[in-house]
Amino acid sequence: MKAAPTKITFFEFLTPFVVSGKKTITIRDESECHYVPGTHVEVFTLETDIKVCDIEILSVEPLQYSEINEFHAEQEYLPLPKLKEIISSVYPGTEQLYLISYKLV
Ligand SMILES: CC(=O)Nc1ccn([C@@H]2O[C@H](CO)[C@@H](O)[C@H]2O)c(=O)n1
Repeated sequence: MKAAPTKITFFEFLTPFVVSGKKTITIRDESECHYVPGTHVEVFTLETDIKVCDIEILSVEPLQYSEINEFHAEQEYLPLPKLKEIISSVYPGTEQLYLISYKLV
């Protein structure tokens, strides 16, 4: 069995929202769905690989791209059109995504 991942990266412009507790979910593809609830994960900026905080994974659940709604946008601390734009540019053509929720530790 593979060990649970202990690192996650976010676009640098989003990390202040993670650190301040305003952003409490992230939506990723299958390659990043192996985080384990209850484990602690280190958060780094994607562009500069700087550690910003630690989070505890609360849940990981499948989510279709077409199901993404205002409720998710609120928890992402992003306007819904912006959220969908970012996701479709990072994961073009991917319908099957995963909703990862977390809290600061
Ligand atoms: C390597 C890699 O894929 N990095 C990613 C992927 C996604 N995201 C953000 O997560 C939320 C849902 O996708 C949105 O807020 C995205 O901007 C991110 O910060 N960094």
